[in-house]
Amino acid sequence: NENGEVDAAPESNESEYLSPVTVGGQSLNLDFDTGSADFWMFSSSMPLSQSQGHSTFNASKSSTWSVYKGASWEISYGDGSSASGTVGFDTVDIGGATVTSQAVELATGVSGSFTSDVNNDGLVGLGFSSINTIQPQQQKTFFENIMDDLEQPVFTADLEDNATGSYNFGTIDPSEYTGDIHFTAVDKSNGFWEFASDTYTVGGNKSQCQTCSPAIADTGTSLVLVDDDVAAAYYGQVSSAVYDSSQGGYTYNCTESLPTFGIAIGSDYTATLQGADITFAQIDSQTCFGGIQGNSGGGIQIMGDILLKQFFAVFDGGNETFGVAEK
Ligand SMILES: Cc1cc(CN)n(C)n1
Repeated sequence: NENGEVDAAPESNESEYLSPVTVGGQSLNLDFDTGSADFWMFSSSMPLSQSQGHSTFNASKSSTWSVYKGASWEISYGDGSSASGTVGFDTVDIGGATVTSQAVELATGVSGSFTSDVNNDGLVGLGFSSINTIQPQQQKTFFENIMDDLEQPVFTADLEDNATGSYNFGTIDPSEYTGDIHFTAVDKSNGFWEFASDTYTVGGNKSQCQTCSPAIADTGTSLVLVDDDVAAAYYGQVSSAVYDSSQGGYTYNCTESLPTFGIAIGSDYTATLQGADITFAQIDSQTCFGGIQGNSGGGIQIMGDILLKQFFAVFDGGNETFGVAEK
C-alpha cells in the first residue's frame, strides 16, 4: 500500500498548518486544504517581487516533470486571496504516499496575502475535483489519485493547538484519538466535505438552527464561520462582545470567560469547544477577536482550524463520510 504520514506544523499565529511535500525531488511546505481542490506551488517562473522569501518549485530542475500544454488555472478563496498559473504533471510524495502523475499547478501570480505569508509555499487541495480550476480539463486531487492504493481510502487530520500535529493517508491511527469516531454522511456535490448541522449549543443550552446552512470541514480556514444568527446568539452571551466592523468581526474583553460552543456534526454528535479555546487573536492590550464568526449570509458554515484542532478528524473517501473523535 501507499500509506503516508506528515507533520502539520502550526504557523506562528495558528492561522494555518504547513506540511512538507516532495514534488519531483523538490521539497516545499504546503497548506493542506480540504476546502479546495487545486494543488499549487510558488514557482521559479514568478516575479521575484511575489516569491521573495518562499521556496519555489523549478520545473526545469525536475527530471520527472511534464508540461500540460495549453492548460491554466485560476483560483480565489473565501478570504479574498487568489492565485493563477500554468500546469504540469510530476511525482508527488507526501510522507511516503506517492502519486507518479499528479496534476501540479505552478503559480505565475499570487495575491499579496500569499506573498507576505512567507512560510506557505502553496496549497494541497483535498476537496473534490469537481471544484478544481484547471482548464481545459479539471484534474484529480492527490487524495483522489492515491485513494485506491491506500490500505483504507481515508485521510486523517490531527491538528494541534500550539503544537505540531499530523496528516495521515491510508490508516486511522488509534493512538491519535480516544472513544468513538462520530461519522456523518458527506454530500460532495458542491466539491466540499459537506454535512448537515442543524443544532448548536451555547453554554450547554441547545438551540435549533434558523438558517441551518450545511457545514463543511475546511482545514484551510482558520476560523469557525457559522450562520449569522448563530454567531449573534453566541456573542449575545458574552457581555463585553461587540461587532467591530473595523476588525471584521466580534471582539470582546480578553479577561471575559467565554461560554462553551457546540455545533452538530450530522445528527448524532455535537462537537463542543471550551470557552478558553475560542479566542483567535489578541488585537490590543484588552481586546480579543473571536474564533467563531458569522458567515455573512454565505450559505455554508465553515468548520475551520479553531474547531478541527480540538478533535481528530477523519475524511473517508470510500464511504463518503466525515468523522470526528475526541483526543
Ligand atoms: C488560501 C485559503 C484557503 C482557504 C480555505 N479553503 N481560505 C479561506 N484561504
